[in-house]
Amino acid sequence: MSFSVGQRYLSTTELELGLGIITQVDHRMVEIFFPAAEERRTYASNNAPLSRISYKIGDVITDRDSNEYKVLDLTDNNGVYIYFVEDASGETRPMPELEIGDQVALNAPWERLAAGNIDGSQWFHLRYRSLLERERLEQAPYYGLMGPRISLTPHQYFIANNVAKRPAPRVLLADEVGLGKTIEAGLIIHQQLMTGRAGRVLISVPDTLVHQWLVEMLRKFNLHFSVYDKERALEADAFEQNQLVLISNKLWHDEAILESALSADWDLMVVDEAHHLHWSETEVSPEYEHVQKLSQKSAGLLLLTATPEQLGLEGHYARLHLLDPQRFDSLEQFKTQEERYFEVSSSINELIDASEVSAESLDKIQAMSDDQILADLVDAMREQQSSDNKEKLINHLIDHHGTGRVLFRNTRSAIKGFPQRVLVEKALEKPGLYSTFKLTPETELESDQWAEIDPRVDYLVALYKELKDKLLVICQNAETALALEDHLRLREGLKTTAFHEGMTIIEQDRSAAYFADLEEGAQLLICSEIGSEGRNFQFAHHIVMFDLPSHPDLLEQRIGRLDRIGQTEDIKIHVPFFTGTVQEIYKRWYDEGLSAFSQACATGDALIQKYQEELNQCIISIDSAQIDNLVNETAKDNAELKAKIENGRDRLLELNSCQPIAALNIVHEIEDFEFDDPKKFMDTAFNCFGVDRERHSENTWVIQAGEQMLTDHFPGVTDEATTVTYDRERALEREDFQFLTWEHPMVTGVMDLVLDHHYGNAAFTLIKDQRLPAGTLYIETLHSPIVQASKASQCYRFMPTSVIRHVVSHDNKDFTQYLTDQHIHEHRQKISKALRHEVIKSQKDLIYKVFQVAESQAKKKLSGIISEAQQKATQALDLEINRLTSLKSINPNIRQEEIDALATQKEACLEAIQGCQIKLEAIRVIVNGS
Ligand SMILES: Nc1ncnc2c1ncn2[C@@H]1O[C@H](COP(=O)(O)OP(=O)(O)OP(=O)(O)O)[C@@H](O)[C@H]1O
Repeated sequence: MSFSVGQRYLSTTELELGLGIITQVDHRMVEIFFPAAEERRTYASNNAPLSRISYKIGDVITDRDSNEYKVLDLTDNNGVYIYFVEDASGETRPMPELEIGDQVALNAPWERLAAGNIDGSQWFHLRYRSLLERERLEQAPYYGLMGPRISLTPHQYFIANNVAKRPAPRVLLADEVGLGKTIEAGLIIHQQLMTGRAGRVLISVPDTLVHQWLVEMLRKFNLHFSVYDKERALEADAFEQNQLVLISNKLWHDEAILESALSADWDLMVVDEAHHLHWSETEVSPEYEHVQKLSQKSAGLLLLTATPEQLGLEGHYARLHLLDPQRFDSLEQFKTQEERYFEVSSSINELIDASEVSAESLDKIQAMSDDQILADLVDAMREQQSSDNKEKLINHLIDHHGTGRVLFRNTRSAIKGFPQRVLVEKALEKPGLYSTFKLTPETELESDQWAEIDPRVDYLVALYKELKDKLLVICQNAETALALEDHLRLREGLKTTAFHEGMTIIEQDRSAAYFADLEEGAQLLICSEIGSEGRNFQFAHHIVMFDLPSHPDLLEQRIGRLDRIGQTEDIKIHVPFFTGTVQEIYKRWYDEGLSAFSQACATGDALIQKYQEELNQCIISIDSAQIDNLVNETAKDNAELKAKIENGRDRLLELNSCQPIAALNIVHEIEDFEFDDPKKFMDTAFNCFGVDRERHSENTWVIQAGEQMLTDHFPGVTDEATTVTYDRERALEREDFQFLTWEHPMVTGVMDLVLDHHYGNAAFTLIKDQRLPAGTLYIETLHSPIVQASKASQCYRFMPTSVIRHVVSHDNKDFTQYLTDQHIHEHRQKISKALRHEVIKSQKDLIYKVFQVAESQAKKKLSGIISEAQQKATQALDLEINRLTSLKSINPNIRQEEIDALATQKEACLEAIQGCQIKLEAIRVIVNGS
């Protein structure tokens, strides 16, 4: 190396020093000053670890004030370069290399290679896999739905896939109690966040469910929500501080908090237990008003309720109005539409079920609307009742039918495979001090008094001892729950815990967790009515109604704590009651009148409204003939109403909520995708970065930061051991293990870590391949087409590729097909660092020349990539826009904003794709040594 004062060099051993200037040279020594680090080094001139930095024509260089210049030419002035440069305004001037900024971009592949700062093969391989896997993931049809730790339950995936594809979805998730609305919401949130469609999410739930949501979002979806209590919510700009916020809906009563949340923008708002949002034409609850205001500030809205219609058509309408105020803007109109649909429902059922549809039914279906497509499809059916024609007509009706696109409801009867519910009743004699007309007679006495005399207490103790199994006890009042728990724990020595509104949220959660602990936990949990909503207690198989609720929907909610996904046994519903009292009347009315213990009850609200008066009279008279009559009448009405509901069953809604074959296909495709799990990829990353890995059990490993960790920022790895598994079943059994899928933040984090930094972007590999001439050199390049667009524009879906690979030999021949990544991997040889450096140094000019050839080949592909991507984007988005536009002309359920959002997305995509550039991602020198 011939040194001259004023030349610029990098230290190949201390790259962090920046670009140095030679300050002294003699025949043995060279001194160099690094201005960025204010450090000085002296080296023997024949062995200095220095790499000369020179720029080529066309390169962009930066001066000390960060101004950028393009190199037009360069001359050598006694060993020191004078660059001839052009600035942003087009002015040109000479620029001695001394003026170049001291901080150089050391991460660019070519600069790193030229500076001799090179990585081994495994790093290049990791980078290449990161590019390929990121592309595979982002283009997967179910991107965003594959990572969560949940079992692949078809009806949930059907809904999530349908909803998550929409920009800013606004829907009502109304599956029956315990079928997984929270899970469906979680899937939608996860997908919207991963695809960049949403960034800011607000979840509003009842107080008692805050912790459960927090844990479900974290454990199942890897989503870290910030829980806002009153104090936090009142901080200045509280809602701007976090992207994912979980809050109790009772805090909206505080005006300052509501205002603060309203001053922020939200992409998606989720409201659980939305049946609490009471609305009628004459009275609007504050809860409804709060959500209405917030929902106007959020682009997307998910409302969750298990009882959308049972609580009255008005309430149902009001919730639909929140979702789409323009479409559902008149209760009267809504009622008329519902009635009209009811009239035609039996014809639709016939279309779906019968092998031959009657002419009369086809007429009725055609008369549903004056939509020409519908008329054509019905005509086609009249001509030929083929399965193809039938399917087209049904699909058209699903797309066009009233609430189809905004409402999703799965029922146990449609999904099947749920355990049985078994009533175990126990008649008891009423204590003399109790009145006959109260469902909760104990509330009239002092707590220490009633617990001593109430036979339900002894009954409970006996049941506890007999079953030796978990028992969930629910009663209406917090005072009853508290006194009962005190008594059973302190006087009877039972292992119990309580859950009621008198406890703080933390105490409630602790109590629920104590009950959930299968080894050490409480055998008995006593809840007031607040425990009957939303909570997951399906690990228990016995529920005791210490008293009965006064509304059948509450009974359904109570049973729903056990009768939910994950329940493995039949559910025993224990009902103690005092004979000759209101308790017996309700027990009989629920059981014999509504069959509400044995089946999910959809008729409860209608029938209690009809029979409340008679029930009250029976309670006063306690006349057995009158009670028999009430029960029989109710049972008859119930059967009729059920038949009517069955006839008027919204089969289109059912098909909209789950089409079994399509749902199974989604699940199978996800299974196929995850068949190739990220284990191999992560093993390479663990090896490269120095993460320790030890086998735990089948498909499960314990990982931990190794002593030689290359970075402090390896995602999810700390000094504490973490157990990871790649197996979904195992992850479902053990929520304390991390479930590593391609969507897990650790895996996507590794891809980001590698691709956002220099790791593996300049590499050297020695191979031994006897079919190639010995000593030949090849340059491998990886380029990617880069579009500058937000993730939300979804441009990445349309790019034909994310990596362009070329391998060019020293004599400019294309070896891409022969020297594949796999081939190189299999033929690689060990080589010392010193030798690698020597080859790079001595062959720099040749390497540069071949690199230029590879680069120009990559660049030639740019115009093809742009036109292919634009074509793909236009085709896909036009299809969607046209579909929605044509639907909108006949179905007012389609929101104009959805169409506008797609049109904006298309425009943004096409523009971004037009500006696509080719970026060098990595370069590797390959030498065949054999
Ligand atoms: N696909 C799934 N994988 C694993 N667990 C699931 C799945 N679906 C539901 N569960 C579990 O089943 C239970 C019921 O689900 P979830 O809470 O989502 O139902 P829900 O319809 O919201 O209930 P509720 O009507 O009571 O609010 C929960 O414990 C949930 O974690």
